[in-house]
Amino acid sequence: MAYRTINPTTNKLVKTYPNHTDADVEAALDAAHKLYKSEWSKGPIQPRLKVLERLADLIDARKEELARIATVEMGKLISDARDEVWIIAEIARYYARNAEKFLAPTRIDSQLGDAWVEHHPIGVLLAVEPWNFPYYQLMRVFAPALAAGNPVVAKHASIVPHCATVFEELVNEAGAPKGAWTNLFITSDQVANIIADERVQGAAMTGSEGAGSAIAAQAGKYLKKSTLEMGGNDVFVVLDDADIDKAVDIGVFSRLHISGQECICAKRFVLHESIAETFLSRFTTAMAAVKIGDPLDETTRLGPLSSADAVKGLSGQVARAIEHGATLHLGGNAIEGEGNFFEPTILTNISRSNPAYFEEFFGPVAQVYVVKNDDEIVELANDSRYGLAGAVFSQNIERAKALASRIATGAIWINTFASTAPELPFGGVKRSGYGRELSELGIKEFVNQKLVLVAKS
Ligand SMILES: NC(=O)C1=CN([C@@H]2O[C@H](COP(=O)(O)OP(=O)(O)OC[C@H]3O[C@@H](n4cnc5c(N)ncnc54)[C@H](OP(=O)(O)O)[C@@H]3O)[C@@H](O)[C@H]2O)C=CC1
Ligand SMILES: CCCCCC(=O)O
Repeated sequence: MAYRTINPTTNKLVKTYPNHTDADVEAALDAAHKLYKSEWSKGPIQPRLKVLERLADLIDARKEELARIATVEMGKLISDARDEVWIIAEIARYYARNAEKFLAPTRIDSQLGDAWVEHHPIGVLLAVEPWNFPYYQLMRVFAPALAAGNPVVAKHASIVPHCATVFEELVNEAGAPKGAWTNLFITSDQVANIIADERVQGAAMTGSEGAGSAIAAQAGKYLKKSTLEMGGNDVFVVLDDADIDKAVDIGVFSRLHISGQECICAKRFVLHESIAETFLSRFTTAMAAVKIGDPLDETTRLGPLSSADAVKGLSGQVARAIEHGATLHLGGNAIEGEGNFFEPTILTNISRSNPAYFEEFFGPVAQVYVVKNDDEIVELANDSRYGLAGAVFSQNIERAKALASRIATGAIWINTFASTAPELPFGGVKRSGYGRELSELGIKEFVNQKLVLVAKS
């Protein structure tokens, strides 16, 4: 796989990056493993946390530059790119200020004696990450790993090599020692070999089911712990007592965020029958009105998809959905001309026999379903191979909370869109993956939670 920057707004090649060789991989693993065996990883946490604080400051200082690099490389709106740069600094600071507390020994009341759980690093980790949040996906792994003392070798998506390169530069400038984070432009086969390597103790992956399955299978074969965050087909539930205008505004924002290339954005709009017509009418008007164009233009609301292949794939998905009986309520086409643009699209009348019913549309394509009651909402929401997140809109909070507990996902957001924050666990169930990133849960995914017990004398 070639590592290239191709600007999605123009489809023009900006730069090609050379792949790393097997010798480069060996050097990276050697440096990472030596670091793991050193006082840096096993000793006091504070020197590691100081690196995270410095990293956050460096990120803040280069915010505009970093944001522009992401927009040019994968097409997200410049405002969204600034948000991403902001949150990766927040993640670094969050673990800098909380990791020592999270990793402190946890005492256990036991009749057998004085007992506690210690938290120790386990060794070199592999991160395999996607392009849609090209910095966030890296920091989500790096910050807790560094705090815990686990060195990381990372394979980023092949369409965001500039983001990968500048992230590693920032980490090194912040004072992280050689081996703490090593970016590798490598192939899938080299990834498999890294997972098999005795020095590697875990793998964190975000991306597609196909990649996740391949990585998890290899990790399983070599008995390495893994975490996976993959696709989602999140419901956006609008109940009969919801604030319709608020739900429309947030629904459009969520479906079109990152041009719809976000696993936790709204995908399946599940409307109570009593408000369905009103919501759909206002939603359609709002989707049709968004300004499509250059993501560097501050007034643009929908930028390009990440690649020409992404447009081709989405076009095929929409066409198949219609062939199998879906109604094309809005849009449905790639936009002719320069760049990877796709119209805001709404599909209705999607039967369970339509392949679209079970598919994630990774683009500005909303599926709309109409239901009669809360039980039908739960049945529809859970009739999915995914279980990442979802949103419920109602002015009856107790009703919304009851629905949230019944919907089988890793998260439910009530009266707002699904998002992320350093203190909130992120992850899903079923084919959306397993394990959690961020929060106290995230930093404990790749530590040895070791029991120590002193017997009663
Ligand atoms: N959960 C999330 O945040 C995201 C989920 N996705 C899901 O993935 C789908 C496709 O997006 P896409 O970017 O193609 O995702 P991929 O899963 O193809 O890419 C994610 C990462 O995995 C790598 N990869 C792919 N196949 C393998 C393999 N067999 N072994 C090791 N590494 C591999 C990719 O490398 P390379 O780039 O070189 O192929 C990339 O670094 C989307 O439709 C969406 O469902 C995508 C982005 C984010
Ligand atoms: C808001 C951050 C989300 C990152 C992972 C995803 O695409 O869902």
